[in-house]
Amino acid sequence: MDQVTHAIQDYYPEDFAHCFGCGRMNEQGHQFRTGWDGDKTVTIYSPKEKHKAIPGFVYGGLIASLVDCHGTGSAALVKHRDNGLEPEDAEDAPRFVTGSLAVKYLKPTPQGVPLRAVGTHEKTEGKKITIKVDVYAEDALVVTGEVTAVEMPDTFKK
Ligand SMILES: CCCCCCCC(=O)SCCNC(=O)CCNC(=O)[C@H](O)C(C)(C)COP(=O)(O)OP(=O)(O)OC[C@H]1O[C@@H](n2cnc3c(N)ncnc32)[C@H](O)[C@@H]1OP(=O)(O)O
Repeated sequence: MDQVTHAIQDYYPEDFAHCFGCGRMNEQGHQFRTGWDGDKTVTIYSPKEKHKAIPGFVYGGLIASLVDCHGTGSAALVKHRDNGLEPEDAEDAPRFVTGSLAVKYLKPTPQGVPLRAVGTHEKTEGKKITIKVDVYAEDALVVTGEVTAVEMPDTFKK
């Protein structure tokens, strides 16, 4: 799988499509897109030259953003599938925000190759969904993370 076909972010209502990480309407943002790959979730992103920490290596904050939005997007996919729906089945996708985010940097992440964030649904507890995230640069596991995503409360609506 080289790219995500049906991304959950393609189905967030416009008011919720401006996230710097994953908002499809934020032209300045990363526009991460997250979809299913079997029972795993996947986001593929190629860091730009400007996303460097040290020449040749990717900035860790960018990777944390990838883990973050991959986690919230994955939680939305899980909730949707629990309701019997795939992203393309409905105009309005569930929405989650980050409750907590943990990132562990195992190896320097090389620039110039696509990154693949792979998510595993760990547990659902009420409004909370926890996703384990593994980030690969080609075949190398470079970062692991965990996101606890919480269903977006009404306080996020303006
Ligand atoms: C759709 C496009 C959006 C894309 C988003 C991309 C990712 C983001 O950048 S989101 C922005 C960053 N995140 C935020 O700003 C979130 C700020 N925090 C909040 O709004 C709230 O604290 C929020 C929503 C996490 C929880 O609020 P609320 O629902 O009122 O809490 P509450 O009802 O007390 O708790 C719900 C459950 O979540 C748990 N919980 C609350 N906060 C956390 C947390 N930080 N970590 C883990 N669990 C938590 C509670 O323990 C509770 O669990 P249980 O149901 O088992 O008792």
